[in-house]
Amino acid sequence: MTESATTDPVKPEPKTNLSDAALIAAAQAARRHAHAPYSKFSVGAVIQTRDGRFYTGCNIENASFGLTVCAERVALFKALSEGERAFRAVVIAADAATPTPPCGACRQVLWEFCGDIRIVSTNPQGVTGEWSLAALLPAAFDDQNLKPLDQTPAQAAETPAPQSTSTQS
Ligand SMILES: O=c1ccn([C@H]2C[C@H](O)[C@@H](CO)O2)c(=O)[nH]1
Ligand SMILES: [Zn+2]
Repeated sequence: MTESATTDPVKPEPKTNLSDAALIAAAQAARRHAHAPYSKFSVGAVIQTRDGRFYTGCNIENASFGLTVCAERVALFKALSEGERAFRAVVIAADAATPTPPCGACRQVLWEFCGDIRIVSTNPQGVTGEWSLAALLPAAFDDQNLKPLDQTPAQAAETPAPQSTSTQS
């Protein structure tokens, strides 16, 4: 059977035309679930899919500090694990004087799956910031950088066919 949005029992129903205000409210609600006893900096996030679904996340810290996962990656990984691959926006809610941008690790992971996505961030006072991910992560490293020089399309076209060689001497 072909898997579709309507037959998948775990996928939420799409909610199209959600306003920024509604996404911000969802991010603020997700923030309340943060596990941040070490930093005391609770963060909530929402990732919106192109077809109008959204997935929430909060930061989840650990006594082994380096195992902490940010709210943005929790939201993204929840969406990815439901099969989502096309994203429209990320919304972040934190309590800081200026809107909190995603950390460097989250920028890199978001770039992998979202490309140049819209990022909105807000604080409880309603101060809101907005960036494109490309502005936050210039000269991004991605799969294009993993291609060796002799396998780029231009090089491949110029490369002569391999000569037949014998392994016997
Ligand atoms: O955009 C951000 C920035 C920070 N954090 C978390 C990581 C850590 O738990 C705490 C302090 O850095 O906030 C996020 O979840 N998202
Ligand atoms: Zn992060």
